[in-house]
Parts: sequence; C-alpha cells; structure tokens
Amino acid sequence: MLAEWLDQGLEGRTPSRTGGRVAGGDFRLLAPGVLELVPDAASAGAKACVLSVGIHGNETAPMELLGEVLARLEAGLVRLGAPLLVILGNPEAIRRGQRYVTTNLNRLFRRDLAETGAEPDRARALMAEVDAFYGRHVDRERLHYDLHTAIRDSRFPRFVVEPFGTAPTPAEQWRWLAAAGIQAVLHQHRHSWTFSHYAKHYHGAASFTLELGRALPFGHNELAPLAPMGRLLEALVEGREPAAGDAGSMAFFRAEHELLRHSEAFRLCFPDDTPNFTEFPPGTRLAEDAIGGETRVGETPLSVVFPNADVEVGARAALLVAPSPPPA
Ligand SMILES: O=C(O)CCC(=O)N[C@@H](CCC(=O)O)C(=O)O
Ligand SMILES: [Zn+2]
Repeated sequence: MLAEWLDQGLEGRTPSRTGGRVAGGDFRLLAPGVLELVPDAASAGAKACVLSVGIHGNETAPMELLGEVLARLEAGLVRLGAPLLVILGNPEAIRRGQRYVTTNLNRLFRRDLAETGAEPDRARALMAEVDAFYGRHVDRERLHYDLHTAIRDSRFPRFVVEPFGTAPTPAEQWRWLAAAGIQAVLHQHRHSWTFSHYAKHYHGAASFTLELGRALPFGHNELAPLAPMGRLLEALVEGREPAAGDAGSMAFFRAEHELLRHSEAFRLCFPDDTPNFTEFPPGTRLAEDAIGGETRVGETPLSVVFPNADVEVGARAALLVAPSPPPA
C-alpha cells in the first residue's frame, strides 16, 4: 500500500485505501501526495520528520529511494519509531516528467505568497500540512530533508544546501550526512523561500535540500551510491540513532552571490555542461545580461553551483560560492 501510494500519486489515481497499519504504527493519507505515519510508541530521541521528494517533477532518484524505504516498512523489515510526514511534491510535474508545470514550486514557500495557480496552490497546501504536522509534535525536535537531484554533473555528486536561518544546525547532522555519503555542504547566505528553508525559517527544523546525483528519467538511476542515504532515512523512520561519520570528510562552502536573470538576453559565459562547484579565477566573465551588464569574478576565486540560464526572468540563474570553514 505504501509503495503503491507513490505510484498512485504519480498516476493521479485515487488510493484504494486512505489508511492502515505498518509494523509499529498507522499510516493515513492526508491529501494527494501527503502521507502521515504515526508510531504506536515513538522512541525517546525520535525526530518529527518531514521527508519530501518530487518538488521538481523530473528528479526521480529520490522518489525511487524513498519508495524502497516505504516498501521495506510495508514488508515489516523496518519498524516505525518516529512521526513522519512523507510528501510527493508536485504530482502533475512528475506525471509530465518536467521540473515544473508553470512556475518553480521550490521558490514559493513563504507565508505571504500572493501568486495564484497550480504551483502556488500546491505550495500553500504543503505549507499547511507541514504547519499542522509540526503542530502535532511540539515536544519533538524537527527535521526536514527535501530530496532532489541536480541538472548537471558535480565535483561533489552528493551535496546538501543548508538554508539560511537563525536556528543553528545540530552538530549531529554533519556526522549523519557524512556517514550517508554526502560530500559537500553549501550554506545559503540569504532567504531563498525553498521548501527546506520553510521548515527552518518558520519551524526551527534541522533542514536541508539534498542533491543526490543527477536528474535522470525513472529506471535510469543508479541507486547503489545512495545506499548509505537510504540507511540514514531508515534510521530516522525507526527513530534510531543514525550512523555517524567524519564531518571533516565533507567540503564546506558558503554562497557569496546569487546570480539573477534580469532579461531574456541573459546568458552564461561558460559551457552548459560545466559541473557544479567548478572554480573560476579572479576576473573571469561569468554572465552577461541586457539589464545589469556583465558579472565577473572579483578578487577571490568563486565556484558556480546550479548554473541555469534557462530560468524564469527574475529567478536565480546560479549561486556563486566560496570555501568556508567547517562549523565548530
Ligand atoms: O541542478 C540545478 O540547477 C537545480 C537542482 C535543484 O533543484 N536545486 C534546488 C536547490 C534548492 C536550494 O537552494 O536549497 C533548487 O534549485 O530548487
Ligand atoms: Zn530540484
């Protein structure tokens, strides 16, 4: 039923059942693509976990990975020990195999959102579900992992974005992420109104956008490198202490600038297939635009992450980042 829930969500079918039992607890379907799992008895240190996939419809590996965890839960190989909200972000975009339908859902998670349309409505529905879920677990630490894959190759194929926010990230997160095969961490320098930012900014959750390799169609993903991440997700679902790795094995970066597309004439001055975290020396021309002119690297080298000239006008076309010290 749980793994079927993913398929039903993708196919737009009404689920055959809206609730039932798994080992250690109950599940119930709260809304299309929103599933809550309630343990009979959560373990003492269990977090209130939000796990989301498919916020971008073409990023399939996280859906397959989470589908495997849910299948193991259903088969009784994993026992529910933590309150869990599982979210299939943008079902219509997933059905179409597209990043989004009309606008990028992952820029809309703000409470003063005024836009109307399918994606803004979905953002409002997901924010309400997250608010209600954390509201039901006020006594627990909050966690949100928003699982994605990247458009391009990367010097670090598996990395996380730590959203901007005042709530400090618990040190255990770095150890868990290192053990789960994460190779780099990028600290955001300003509000970005992504889903992971929402959980941190409004709810003080330990939250990340996780980039788990490259975006490929269903059936083309190599899940073996994600096995350690699958084990981290299972530990969270069971309310167990996850495996700890050496946080020092990860590379840490900080966003220094956000490159915005200001006009239709915007273009990046490096090849389209430039991998994430490619470093450019001082003086390199990175982009040109009809409004705002050209962007060059200043006095210190900068690396480029998420370069995409094809975003909506006004949207982020790249992050320019520099190495930063690991958190104390
Ligand atoms: O590879 C790309 O260019 C985009 C991959 C992706 O969807 N990344 C997220 C990052 C969100 C964040 O900054 O936390 C996004 O752009 O929404
Ligand atoms: Zn994404």
